[in-house]
Amino acid sequence: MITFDNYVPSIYINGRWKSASSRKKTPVRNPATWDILTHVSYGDEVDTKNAIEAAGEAKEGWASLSPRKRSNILYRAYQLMEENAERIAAVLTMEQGKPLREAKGEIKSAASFLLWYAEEANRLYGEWIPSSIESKRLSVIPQPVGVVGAITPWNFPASMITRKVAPALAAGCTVVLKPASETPLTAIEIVKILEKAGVPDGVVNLVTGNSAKIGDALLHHEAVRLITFTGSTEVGKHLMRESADQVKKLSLELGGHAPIIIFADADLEKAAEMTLASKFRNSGQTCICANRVYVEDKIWDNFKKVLVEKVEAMRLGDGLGDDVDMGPLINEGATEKVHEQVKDAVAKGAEVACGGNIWEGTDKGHYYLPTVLSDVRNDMLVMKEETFGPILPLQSFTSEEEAIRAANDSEYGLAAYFFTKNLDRSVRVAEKLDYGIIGINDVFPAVAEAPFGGIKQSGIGKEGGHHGIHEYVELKYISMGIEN
Ligand SMILES: NC(=O)C1=CN([C@@H]2O[C@H](COP(=O)(O)OP(=O)(O)OC[C@H]3O[C@@H](n4cnc5c(N)ncnc54)[C@H](OP(=O)(O)O)[C@@H]3O)[C@@H](O)[C@H]2O)C=CC1
Ligand SMILES: O=C(O)[C@H](O)CS(=O)(=O)O
Repeated sequence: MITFDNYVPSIYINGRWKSASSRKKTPVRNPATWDILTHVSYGDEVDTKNAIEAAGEAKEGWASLSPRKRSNILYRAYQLMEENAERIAAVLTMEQGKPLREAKGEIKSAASFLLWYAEEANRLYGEWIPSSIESKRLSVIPQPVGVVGAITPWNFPASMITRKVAPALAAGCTVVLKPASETPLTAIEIVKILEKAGVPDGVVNLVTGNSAKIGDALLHHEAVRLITFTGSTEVGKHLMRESADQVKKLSLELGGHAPIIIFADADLEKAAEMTLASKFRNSGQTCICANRVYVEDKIWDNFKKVLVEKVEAMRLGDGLGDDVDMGPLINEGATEKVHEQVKDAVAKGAEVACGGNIWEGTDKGHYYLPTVLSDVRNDMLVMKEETFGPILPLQSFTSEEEAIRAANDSEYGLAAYFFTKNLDRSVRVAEKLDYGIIGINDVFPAVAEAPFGGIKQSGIGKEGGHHGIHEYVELKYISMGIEN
């Protein structure tokens, strides 16, 4: 069992751990029990300005290191994360709530981004362009954007950090990181690993606290040239608006509302199992989880029966417990929002096939029963607004065209999935779905080696793959006149 002192300094600037300049502190709670785990520093614009200045001073030295030297430090960080995975996973579960098994999986995923960008650091190539003019030589060199402001959410408090910090460091940038208020302890663990791996003072800085004040300081300081953000579309739009003043680069991973289409020729058992896994991972608090299921009418009764039986067998509890399939939601507001969507759907005629209420199995923490709704209509909130909770609405369809039209009827465009064994259909449907990420007979697309990101109101830019490092560089074109 991991215990914490009553207060943990959580601001890290220029290689030193410190308290907020205001001396303010804020509690960190365990969502499974709502008990206070510890208190951390509650920073603001003063701390952020100091962090940005430290990052600015460290920028030249870090960028001038050979990529191999930056790569070695990232690789050491990868090794340290693997060696400390058990501890970090337990800390993550204690402050975020997901079952320990999922937390361990997240740490492996987080470590894989450190490994992948340790490798990519050595492959950030430029270009030599054949000139149409004999007296010229043309080249393009990638250069780091400089100081990066990184803002991350609470639902994947480890992998959302390394998905940004790893490519930033690989490209030669320096970072000011602001994690979510609910999950600062995981961020502290990751920054301590980077410190131990040999990241020089000022290259990575951590500021916890008042998100609006920290955010505004990042948005309005000239030295910050890129804001990379993962979180809600609402906050993403705020950052877009405020970044315009200084024309900052943006990388935005925002909300989603993923459809899953189950065709009659699918492997029914596998489709039901994966639909459940996608929906109820992290209690449904993921941006790429299934938010609505479209089932071909020929298999409607059978699929619904198989799915509901599996959902009803799920075990809820504290994520540190054994044999827990689903933990709590992040806070009371989350359960209230989820319950509002269920009440709205039922009021408009939906049937609750299972779940449909707050879990009464405990009087501590905030849990919601895994819920399946049927007879849903498109005017229900659950079919339009991101749920970010364990609610799964089912709707039937007759034709492939009808399913694609329904699936595309969303302002979001992050991830979409479908199950079929038909190869021709796989190509047709994948090409017609308006989403940045498509899963065919697969609902776990996020890997370090592939570009993750949405279109429409789900964001801008990619994280992961060789594409992901390009968010952190500027391409400089050099035109050189020569005497032939
Ligand atoms: N596309 C993707 O990959 C992902 C998208 N998401 C989306 O994020 C949402 C859930 O995460 P959640 O944390 O609630 O999202 P929020 O957008 O509320 O918060 C995300 C981060 O932004 C910070 N923040 C909030 N307001 C401001 C502000 N005015 N200026 C600067 N920073 C700010 C938060 O700080 P604080 O905690 O202090 O409020 C937090 O660190 C869902 O919509 C989900 O879809 C989540 C994960 C991945
Ligand atoms: O949903 C999220 O917040 C994460 O992006 C999910 S995943 O990419 O880690 O699977």
